[in-house]
Amino acid sequence: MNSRVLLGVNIDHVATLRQARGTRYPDPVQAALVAEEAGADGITIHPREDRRHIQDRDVLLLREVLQTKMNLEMAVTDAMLAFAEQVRPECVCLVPEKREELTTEGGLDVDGQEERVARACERLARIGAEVSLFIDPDPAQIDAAVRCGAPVVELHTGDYAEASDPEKADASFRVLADAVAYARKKGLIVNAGHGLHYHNTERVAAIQGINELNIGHAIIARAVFSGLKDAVRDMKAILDRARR
Ligand SMILES: CC(=O)[C@@H](O)[C@H](O)COP(=O)(O)O
Ligand SMILES: NCC(=O)COP(=O)(O)O
Repeated sequence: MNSRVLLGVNIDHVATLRQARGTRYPDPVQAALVAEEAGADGITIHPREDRRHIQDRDVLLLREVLQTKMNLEMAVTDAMLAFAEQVRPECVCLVPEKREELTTEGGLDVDGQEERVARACERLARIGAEVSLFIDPDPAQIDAAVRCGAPVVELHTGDYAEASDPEKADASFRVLADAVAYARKKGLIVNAGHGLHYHNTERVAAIQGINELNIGHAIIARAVFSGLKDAVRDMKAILDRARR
């Protein structure tokens, strides 16, 4: 376990901007290289089944050029599993996906589809990918992740990040911190992410046992004004400060 918290930069929304106009720019591949140069520990991409942002071409090119690691987020479908077998990323994060959602609304229900998720974990382990399951901070889901043989969980921080008032944020934070401790006790590597930004991340990064945070929308949004290098560096500084 690292004493510092690793930063995975999600570059989906560089592709969102490109797809909005059907242009060749901005290129998420270029964004990934800039993010790595600024200190990102890994690059996260989520080729959704509707390919609304990240395209297959992005994934294949990134596989060639990334110097850190690729964290491929994907739905648990045969088509995506076959794609992962072609790409062979260092890390795969299995996520739930709904066509009509704006972004990932909750964690994967591992408990409710254990056999299917366990089979996917096995298949991905065979290509040497480190598999993580994107789940709600819920002990029942953590237990199910252990039974599926996933070495890593990524806890969905949406409830905390999107809480409508400080009391609700505090309550969600406690649920999150308890889930981190529980998952660590079960021997899992614990990552977290979703909806984290420059004002709510330090507290999460300070939770002992967190290995990595995956952050996208806030970093890409800040990059519009500050440039991507500074946006990544500013987020890394928050993560480092949390563990001092
Ligand atoms: C799984 C997750 O939390 C994020 O990677 C994000 O939800 C991906 O989807 P979008 O980038 O389309 O929001
Ligand atoms: N897995 C979470 C992620 O990659 C980042 O999500 P967001 O910061 O774009 O909400």
